[in-house]
Amino acid sequence: MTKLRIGIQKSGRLHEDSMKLLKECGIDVSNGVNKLKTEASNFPLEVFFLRDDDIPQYVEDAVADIGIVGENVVYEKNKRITVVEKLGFGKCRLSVAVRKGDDYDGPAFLEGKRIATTYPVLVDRFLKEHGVSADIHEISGSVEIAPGIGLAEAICDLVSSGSTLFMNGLKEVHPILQSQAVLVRNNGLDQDRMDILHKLLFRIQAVKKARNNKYILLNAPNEQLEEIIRLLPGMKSPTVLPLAEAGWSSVHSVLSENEFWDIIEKLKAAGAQGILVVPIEKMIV
Ligand SMILES: Nc1ncnc2c1ncn2[C@@H]1O[C@H](COP(=O)(O)OP(=O)(O)OP(=O)(O)O)[C@@H](O)[C@H]1O
Ligand SMILES: O=P(O)(O)OC[C@H]1O[C@H](OP(=O)(O)OP(=O)(O)O)[C@H](O)[C@@H]1O
Ligand SMILES: [Mg+2]
Repeated sequence: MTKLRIGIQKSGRLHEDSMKLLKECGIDVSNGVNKLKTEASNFPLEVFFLRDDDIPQYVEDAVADIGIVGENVVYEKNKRITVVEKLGFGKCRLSVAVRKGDDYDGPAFLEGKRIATTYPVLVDRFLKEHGVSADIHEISGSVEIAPGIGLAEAICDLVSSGSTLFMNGLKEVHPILQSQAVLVRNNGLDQDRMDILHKLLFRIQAVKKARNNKYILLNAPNEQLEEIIRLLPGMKSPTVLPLAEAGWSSVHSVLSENEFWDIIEKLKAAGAQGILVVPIEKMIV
């Protein structure tokens, strides 16, 4: 029987969220200590635990059929693979940073300077786009230390909270790429593997939608129902059920995370009471 082979990060920032996603898709993957390869017990999936930097190459070479990796790595490695789905975790940005006291006034500041980075391809593209010529110094980690030890005047590295930059006396001056974890695939998958990928994608999309939405229940006086229903999107339209107490109804609906607080405030103002918010496990539309 054909199995789809997926490459995920062995350890590091993406490992846990990648495993959690598979689990929420109902796929059982055991992750034994030092085990580099394992099989799902209830889905045609073989899992390889890899260094994240190697995943694009393995997927291009069809050593793995699909992989989970950051967009930053996908675009740096520039392999012939296809991004099929954004996964909503591992969110960060690739940014240029300089010493806290420097007067950065745009990319021209970098002219003739040394920039330490793990992302030479993306930095080179950024410099070319801005017509700047600088010396890219490629290092494989601890990039933020470079200005402090006289290795470079600027760096380009991943940032999320900014605390690593802060702790090293640096400031972020120019984001060059927004990134999150994505699912990538080999460009020449056969039909059997495509079919398994589509099954997996169907589950991933249901998990993603559920994560982005909440189920809400509230009580409303009937005279306010019309206004309250107007505020609620719902999957089709809100469910309205009569309460035992005359003149009141229970209203059920689904709200997306981004508009959630905004709508809750309006619902309260419109007379909604006893608002309950419940996480959704899977959402299939
Ligand atoms: N601070 C951060 N916040 C959110 N996501 C991040 C952060 N840093 C990195 N990432 C994302 O997680 C990915 C893996 O980061 P990690 O630091 O674990 O990589 P690594 O040290 O290269 O690991 P490996 O040992 O697999 O080569 C990055 O490529 C990026 O997409
Ligand atoms: O803006 P922040 O929240 O401080 O995050 C940024 C840091 O996170 C990543 O490193 P990580 O901690 O994964 O360690 P690594 O250098 O071992 O990859 C990245 O390389 C930065 O150094
Ligand atoms: Mg790596």
